[in-house]
Amino acid sequence: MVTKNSVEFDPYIERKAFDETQEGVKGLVDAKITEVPRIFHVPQGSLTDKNSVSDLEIPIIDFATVHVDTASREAVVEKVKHVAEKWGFFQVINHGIPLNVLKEIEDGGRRFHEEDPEVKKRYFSRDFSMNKFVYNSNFDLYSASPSVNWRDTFSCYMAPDPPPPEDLPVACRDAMIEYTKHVITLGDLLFELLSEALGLKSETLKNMDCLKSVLMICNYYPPCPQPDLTMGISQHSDNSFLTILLQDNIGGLQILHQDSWVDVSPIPGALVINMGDFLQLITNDKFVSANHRVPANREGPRVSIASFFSSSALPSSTVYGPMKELVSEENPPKYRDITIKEYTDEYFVKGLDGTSYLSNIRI
Ligand SMILES: O=C(O)CCC(=O)C(=O)O
Ligand SMILES: [Fe+2]
Repeated sequence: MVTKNSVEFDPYIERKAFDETQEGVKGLVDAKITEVPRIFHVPQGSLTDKNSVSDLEIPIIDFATVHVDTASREAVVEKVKHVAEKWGFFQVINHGIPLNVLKEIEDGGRRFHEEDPEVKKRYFSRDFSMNKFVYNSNFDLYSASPSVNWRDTFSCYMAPDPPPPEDLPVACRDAMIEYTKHVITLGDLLFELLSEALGLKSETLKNMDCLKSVLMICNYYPPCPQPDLTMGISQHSDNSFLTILLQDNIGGLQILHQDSWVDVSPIPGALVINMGDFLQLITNDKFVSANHRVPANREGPRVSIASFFSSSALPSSTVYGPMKELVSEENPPKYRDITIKEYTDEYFVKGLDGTSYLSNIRI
């Protein structure tokens, strides 16, 4: 039981009541609320660091020359190595995904979230198994997360076994299928470059099934009447090997770099790439999975599409630990072995509470 403003309230009951509307944050905004309900309030003081935004920009890498010749590819690999080690994030331009494909998925994602609530409710669920299109608000609503985020989401595993097309909503069906094909092609190239950046054969990460599974999620951040009280998405690192993120032109994504928040300014046509926790784990901390967040904003709705390379829903007993090629007597393994399923189950229980689950498996 938490006491606030002298009124006792049970966050579980209020979270459940919100959940049962099945209309998400968009439902609150459509009902023209002017005050953010208290389940969304971040603990007092936790947003006071909102101003410590650095004037740095995250690196931009141009992939235009990656297939030209060996020297050009090596130059790109050098840049990828630098950002994977020092930032964990970069923006990529000339990545090969046509602009119209990006526009279609962004529009399709927005269209779904702006459908009649009765249409969306057909997809409302918290069952994240394979082959299923799921719409809800806050995957970690019933976790230990300190507050609820100002955001609705839909998600679907699009590889290796996508659902039958007729199970996807008409609003975004074709766009999801088309975008996934391109995301896998770009993911293939990224895992090759990252393997080369580790000084290993191009196929190494793919041979470890890093590319095997794609979870596509679409975040929808409605405009927020009191942005100083809540977050769009709380500070977290991603539960994936790698994430390819498409954001619209509103902006708001920030990454934690050298203890300051750095804005990831939208660049039309660019994609944001970030290393996830599993990549940090298997590279024994050589590559970093950086913390990031999206503050709430009066402006909106903001839409982002995140494609997570992560195989957590596959029944797999494969254990992941620091790669043998990357450890030595001087550089011993920093993590114990773990299955992706075990990691993900714990990530869900914990919720987005600002800490990384990696610290729990550190040796
Ligand atoms: O909306 C964004 O820009 C970031 C979303 C994100 O970090 C996530 O879905 O994991
Ligand atoms: Fe994320």
